[in-house]
Amino acid sequence: MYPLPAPFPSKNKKTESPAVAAFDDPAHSYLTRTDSGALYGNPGLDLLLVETGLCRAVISLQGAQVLEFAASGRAPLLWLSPATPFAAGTAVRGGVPLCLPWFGENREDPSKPKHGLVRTQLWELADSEMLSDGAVELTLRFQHPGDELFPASFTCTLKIVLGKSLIFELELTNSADSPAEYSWALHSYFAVEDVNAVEVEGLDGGEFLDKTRAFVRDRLDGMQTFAGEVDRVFERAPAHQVIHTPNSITAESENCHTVITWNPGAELAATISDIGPHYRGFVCVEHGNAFADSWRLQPGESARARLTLGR
Ligand SMILES: O=P(O)(O)OC[C@H]1O[C@@H](O)[C@H](O)[C@@H](O)[C@@H]1O
Repeated sequence: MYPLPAPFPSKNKKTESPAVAAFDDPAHSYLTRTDSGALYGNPGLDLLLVETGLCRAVISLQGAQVLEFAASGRAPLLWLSPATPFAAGTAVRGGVPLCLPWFGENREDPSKPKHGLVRTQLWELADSEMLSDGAVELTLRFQHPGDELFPASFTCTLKIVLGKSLIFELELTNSADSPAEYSWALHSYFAVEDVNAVEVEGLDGGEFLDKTRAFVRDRLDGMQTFAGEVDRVFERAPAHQVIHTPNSITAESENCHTVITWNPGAELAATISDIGPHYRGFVCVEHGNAFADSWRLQPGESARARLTLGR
């Protein structure tokens, strides 16, 4: 495992109060509790709406999943499926789901849900505050007690900083009394004009595992492009990528060593009910630690990572 960075420094806090007050206190007028019925005409999930001079964002308490983010005067950063059902317990297609404590298929038991368990669980809003630069920081927390799906108990805290850019700070603590392995990814669905014209810079020369070819190991020369289905896992990947599309997108990570590039392409998308013909409108460039980069944590040990996304 890679050496852990120090805990992320706390920023200058302008206002701070318990999250429960956030919805009544005029000092927290930037934060509104709403639901998927009000915003998308499809009830089922509790949502948070953040509106400031810097940005507008929608966050689902299920999965601590950012569904929408747009910095003021900028194009929306994320793609959200127009066909996602917003049903409790069902993964929402789009935004930035967090896949954890395992990424992709569970390698010990493929009958377990894909991409772990936290994306379909309700998280707690532990804190909300406005920072001195006008960004809003939400702290969301999830505690897993340990069960048949994943025996080790763990605590997961995701700070989401909503300003000119979108920042995630993840802290994961193994609260079990034995070591446990965790793999995870922030599975960003970026809004693009046409996936067939997208080029991802920052993976040139990298080795990848190709999921479309039984995980054969290959090497990328040049930009990552998306002509048809692409499903690749880059281990030990660089920390910086640029997604070239009109209004290009940048991703900068700290202690995220795995990058996954995914788009199903027309044929596979036609078999996925909440994608279908909409596959052209997004590209997934996911950041986390999976496969060889997975985190093995001792009892009581914590690991941290950060991801900054913007246009
Ligand atoms: O449909 P899901 O479970 O959200 O997964 C979507 C895709 O997520 C990607 O991260 C995987 O590499 C793909 O293999 C997978 O199909």
